[in-house]
Amino acid sequence: MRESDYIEIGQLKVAKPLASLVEKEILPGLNIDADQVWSNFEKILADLAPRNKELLAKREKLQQQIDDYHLAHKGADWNAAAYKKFLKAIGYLVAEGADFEIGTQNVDDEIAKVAGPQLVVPVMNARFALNAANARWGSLYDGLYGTDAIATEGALAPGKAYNEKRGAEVIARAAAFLDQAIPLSKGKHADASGYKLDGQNLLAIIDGADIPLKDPSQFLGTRQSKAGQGYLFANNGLHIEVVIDKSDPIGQQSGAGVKDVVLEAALTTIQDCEDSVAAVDAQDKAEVYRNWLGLMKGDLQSSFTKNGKEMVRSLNGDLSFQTPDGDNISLPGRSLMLVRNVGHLMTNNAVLFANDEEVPEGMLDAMITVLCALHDLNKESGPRNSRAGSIYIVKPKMHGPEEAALTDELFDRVEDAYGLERHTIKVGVMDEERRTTVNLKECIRAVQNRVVFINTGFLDRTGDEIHTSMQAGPVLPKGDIKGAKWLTAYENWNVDTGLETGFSQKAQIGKGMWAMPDEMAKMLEAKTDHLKAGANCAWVPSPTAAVLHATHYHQIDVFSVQDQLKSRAKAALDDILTPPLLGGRNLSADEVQHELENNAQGILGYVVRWVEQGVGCSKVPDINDVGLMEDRATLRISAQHIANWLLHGLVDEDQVMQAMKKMAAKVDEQNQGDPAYQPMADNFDKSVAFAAACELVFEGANQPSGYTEPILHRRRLEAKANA
Ligand SMILES: CC(=O)SCCNC(=O)CCNC(=O)[C@H](O)C(C)(C)COP(=O)(O)OP(=O)(O)OC[C@H]1O[C@@H](n2cnc3c(N)ncnc32)[C@H](O)[C@@H]1OP(=O)(O)O
Ligand SMILES: O=CC(=O)O
Ligand SMILES: [Mg+2]
Repeated sequence: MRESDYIEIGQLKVAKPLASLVEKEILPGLNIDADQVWSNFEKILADLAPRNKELLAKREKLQQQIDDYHLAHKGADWNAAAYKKFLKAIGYLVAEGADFEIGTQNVDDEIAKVAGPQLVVPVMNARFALNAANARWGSLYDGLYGTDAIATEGALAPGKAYNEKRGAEVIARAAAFLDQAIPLSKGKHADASGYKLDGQNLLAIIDGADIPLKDPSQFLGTRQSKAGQGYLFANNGLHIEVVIDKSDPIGQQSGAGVKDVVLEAALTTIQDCEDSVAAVDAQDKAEVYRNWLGLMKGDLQSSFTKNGKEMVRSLNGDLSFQTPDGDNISLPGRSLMLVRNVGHLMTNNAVLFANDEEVPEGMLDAMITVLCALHDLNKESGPRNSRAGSIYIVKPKMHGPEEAALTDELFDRVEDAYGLERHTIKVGVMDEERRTTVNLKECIRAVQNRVVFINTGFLDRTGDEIHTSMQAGPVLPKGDIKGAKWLTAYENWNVDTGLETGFSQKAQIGKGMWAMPDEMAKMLEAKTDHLKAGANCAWVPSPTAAVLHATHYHQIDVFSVQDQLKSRAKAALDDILTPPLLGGRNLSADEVQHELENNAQGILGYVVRWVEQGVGCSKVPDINDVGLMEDRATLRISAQHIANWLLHGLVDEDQVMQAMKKMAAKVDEQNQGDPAYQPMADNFDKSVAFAAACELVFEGANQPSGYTEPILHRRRLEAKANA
């Protein structure tokens, strides 16, 4: 950026789009002036930016020591005891202190007391971000009808017009769900010819008999809405609305006239400024912050055309029901929102400090996303994000307790800057770097009075697993890395540590993303495992996935699972520390080529949209044509994987380049319908996207912790400049 793109405020240079956003859009309505923001930020930077740098240098130093260790032990049998001793000696593994329990206060029930799906969404995309905020409630009928949760072939195939057979299957499945979540004392919901109120009780009418619920207290109230007559129930703290309309064509398909079963779905949503977002400069950052501001003020809107229709999307209001006694029940219409800031690594030219250095982007995120959230904190009427008066920030990619302590101090300082009570800002800790996993208890201690979640971000964690042990040998194929013992041990260790430090009913123990957005049948089958493993929330990629995943929390009472897990033996650190190496296993040339091409396809399919169109999260078909959610973390895995096989000679540079070129042609084909797309295959020398993808692979072993963002950011800036 040029000198003229900034305005000087004290010792800072603030890019004009950001300075204007703060002054003209964020600050009005807050009792804070721009000088308070920037002068405090200047002091925070002076005190904390040098520490940030030192900690990044420490990452590099430790990685170098680990690389040297593996090089010195090349060919030797794996010696877990010696390795652990070494990690302690270099300060990678720190000593565990005395037992403690977290002391976080003022946490909303959606986080502490009720278990449910957690949706993640790129906040830079207002249309999606609004949709996510509104995904607190979703139609089970739509979730079943519109996905492969019900067979998509044969008689039940959706087809172009409404398929009554599919509809009947949806209605039967939803009724079976009600039998499980709110069972009748006798008979089945599917056999009900109607529902009626009798005093405090909701009765189903079956064969002329009045049948109460098995547990009548599950019925809470009613409402009359545009959709029909709503009956409200609760199970495991989650709400269900059964909507009756016997005049509706869908309602007429069931005896009781059930037009829909609406579930409380995305209980919480992470509005993401990080891995699902491509924000590389002041303009982009302003866009990100503006959307978050709109969510916190409650006035964000997005206009778009869908199926030929102009639409305006805004935030839903609260829902209102009446108890049989006539009292009002108000339920949030919006998901409780957290905001994921970026980690400690990247800098951004949206603000320059000291000798025109770019500011640490995570510090800017903390300063501005909290400022935006003050609008919610100060609200005196209307829907609020946090009724408990907290601001929720998710902090990704921290390496170990010192980095967690830096976050804690940064949040202290931001609180002081804005006159907030200590620990108003809460933190969700992504357990997604190996040094955080193995020192998790000490990481939690560092943020013990503000921590509201620990989440196994297994995607970044897999990337870090490969990078940390880069020199130890070639890793297993990607699919098998998931099956290796480190991963189960890491997942269990996270739960064990959370329970040990008192998370149950105080904070979330979260599990990772379902990365196959179209494979809902598989998700319905597999994602109960997260609850059985003790997680009181798990990530989903879309509102529809949130609705379907919500059914799992009706099947399993996670808090009693957690009670049972408290007494098991803690997962083994030695297992976590065992790298997922090929060892003596030989792969055929075909297996190697298949793995290489699959990785290359994923990398190119994602990177081309990131670099040239600024799309941070995409669905990209893998080599078997399964659409995968790709973000920077999945990119990190694929790039590190090829880099690892290159380093250890399983593939050579020519072979990798050929695979990249072959897959670039395939990705071009896949994107043929996109008018904004610029093909790579006839343009290898000039395509910035192709160059970025190659750089990620060929320079992958040298990237800090194997991260993709330094290359992505640089190449995106280049593509923007070219455009
Ligand atoms: C490792 C990690 O860090 S994981 C965390 C980061 N990942 C994420 O945030 C995933 C976010 N998800 C997404 O971006 C998308 O679901 C994708 C890219 C994975 C798949 O997208 P597609 O299936 O191609 O969605 P598509 O573009 O067809 O949109 C379908 C509809 O779903 C909605 N939608 C899709 N994902 C989301 C979401 N996460 N939140 C809200 N709405 C969503 C869109 O708004 C759209 O509805 P609309 O037309 O009414 O606005
Ligand atoms: O952020 C999530 C992850 O899996 O990485
Ligand atoms: Mg991650």
